[in-house]
Amino acid sequence: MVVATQVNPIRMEKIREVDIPVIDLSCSRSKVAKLIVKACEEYGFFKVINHGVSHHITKEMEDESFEFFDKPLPEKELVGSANPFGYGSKNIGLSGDTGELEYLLLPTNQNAIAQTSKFSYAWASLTKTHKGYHLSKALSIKNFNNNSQCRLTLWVTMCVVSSYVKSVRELACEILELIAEGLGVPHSLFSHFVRHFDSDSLLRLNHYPPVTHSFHHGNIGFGEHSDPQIITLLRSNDAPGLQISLRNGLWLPVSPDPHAFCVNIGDILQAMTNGRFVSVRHRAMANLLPNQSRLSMVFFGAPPPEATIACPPQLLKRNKPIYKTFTWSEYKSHTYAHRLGETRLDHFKIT
Ligand SMILES: C=C1C[C@]23C[C@@]1(O)CC[C@H]2[C@@]12CC[C@H](O)[C@@](C)(C(=O)O1)[C@H]2[C@@H]3C(=O)O
Ligand SMILES: O=C(O)CCC(=O)C(=O)O
Ligand SMILES: [Fe+2]
Repeated sequence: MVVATQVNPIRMEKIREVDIPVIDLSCSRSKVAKLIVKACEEYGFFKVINHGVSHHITKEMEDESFEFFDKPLPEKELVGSANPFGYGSKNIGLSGDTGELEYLLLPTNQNAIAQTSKFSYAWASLTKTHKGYHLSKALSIKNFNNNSQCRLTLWVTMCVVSSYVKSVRELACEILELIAEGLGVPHSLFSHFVRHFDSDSLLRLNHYPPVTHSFHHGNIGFGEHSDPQIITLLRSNDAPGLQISLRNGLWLPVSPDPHAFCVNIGDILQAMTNGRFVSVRHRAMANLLPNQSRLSMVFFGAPPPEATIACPPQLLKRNKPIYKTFTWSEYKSHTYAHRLGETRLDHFKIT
């Protein structure tokens, strides 16, 4: 829970004559709720500061991530190739998109984890170990069975990932509850999806390696898209790269701030607000500064697979619904079968 301390909850960051809202979550709840709703309507994007996620947890997560990406390729490939979970390099998703990055995509709920790769199985067991049980399971993972140093390292990593996911998920839910308050709908209308045991939320670690001389500035690291989920919380190191698309078609660079989280609205929240919120299109440029690695740690807050997505009557007012009712599972299947750059929500428009 964020405690109110300051009077002015917002500062505007001027980039190319456009102000990106930077919202101070330690300010008065009702003011913050209104500012967040305004930012979601205007940009579908804002930054939050004084968010309550411990810098120590974030730093540990960043160190672990760099340590992973610094490993030789065969070791990284041991976690299994992204299908969709696991390690990926240059390919994005399963539809043929490419980018100048490598990444690790992880599920965050125990059920999904248990059904995926060995690595994910390890993630599940070790996360539970963190809470004091299932140690025996953790120690019997095939790949790591014969190497106690390796098991110990993995255990530490899992604890770090687990703490990070827990803190960022809480922040995502807090922001969704502020949004609900600002919109005048039930407090947990959006957050209950992300808090749900079967929530399909993801953690993605994107590593954009340093620029080499054979490489041109201005290369796309992660192509233009909107995130399919409800809400995205992105934290990056101090390297630039993220850009958001404005309504006038211009690309706006977002200045990096390791102490802030970038928040963007996903397609599901655009659908649930009947188009009042914008699921912002964004992209990441491959490293813009020489010799600098960029690392983004991205939490995607998603509903459980069977959740029904529809705009509630309070938000429809007298307007007709723009989108059909669908389940997250239906939306995800559609999304994953299409290319990154497509406006996938359009498929669910009522014609
Ligand atoms: C090409 C694709 C990659 C993606 C799934 C998709 O078919 C279209 C959306 C992509 C995206 C963007 C946000 C997240 O990074 C992501 C994990 C997601 O849920 O949707 C990726 C998907 C991916 O990389 O698998
Ligand atoms: O790395 C970034 O800044 C953007 C990544 C992103 O948009 C994503 O993972 O969906
Ligand atoms: Fe994204």
